[in-house]
Amino acid sequence: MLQLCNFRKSYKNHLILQVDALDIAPGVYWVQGANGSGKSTFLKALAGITPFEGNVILNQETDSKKQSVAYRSAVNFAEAEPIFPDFLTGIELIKLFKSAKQGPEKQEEFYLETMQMSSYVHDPISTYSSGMLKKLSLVLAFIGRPECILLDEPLNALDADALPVLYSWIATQQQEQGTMFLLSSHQVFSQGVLPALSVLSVENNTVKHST
Ligand SMILES: Nc1ncnc2c1ncn2[C@@H]1O[C@H](COP(=O)(O)OP(=O)(O)OP(=O)(O)O)[C@@H](O)[C@H]1O
Repeated sequence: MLQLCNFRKSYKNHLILQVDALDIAPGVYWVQGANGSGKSTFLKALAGITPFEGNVILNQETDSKKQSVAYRSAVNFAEAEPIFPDFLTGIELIKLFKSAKQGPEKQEEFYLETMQMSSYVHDPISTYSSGMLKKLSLVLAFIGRPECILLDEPLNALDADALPVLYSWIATQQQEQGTMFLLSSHQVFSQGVLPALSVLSVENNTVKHST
């Protein structure tokens, strides 16, 4: 569960989002909103990588500011357009994340196999296409023992074979680990494989549950 209290995010003096109080119960959420409404800003704030006023609390105990290390090891984030150090190989980056996030041994093997990344994961990231980069960012978002996974435009750049694989990762993680997901997307998610989606709307400089 995520709880926001007196949340405000501005860039310079320009208010982007204000949320006085919002509880996001465990589940899978589709974060919807027009271009420029603040979806990415919202996810980056929840990920703890952009500053904001107010508090975000995970599972009623971990404050993103007061317990930032614990919070950031429990909340994983994949950016819409990932940028990584391109002199590293994919597997080096995965091992770095796994060590920082204390992921189980060989955790990455399932993800690399199912997303068919084994043929290039030992190559430098500088050689990756945008879809290969996107897949790497998605694997990284599942590494560790996340209690919450935030995926910004996860469908962008993925080929048709990769979509059901990603959906099955989300469904399995949610069902077996109880991990909550916030997914922002302009594209429609296929129903059937994913668990039931609730909607969070980002509009008029705020975020609320959509009925
Ligand atoms: N680093 C920044 N500095 C200043 N303004 C920013 C910055 N990042 C985003 N903004 C502004 O914040 C607002 C929300 O941007 P954000 O990227 O969160 O929107 P979004 O809903 O994710 O948009 P899109 O659907 O186009 O990806 C926009 O007006 C944008 O110009």
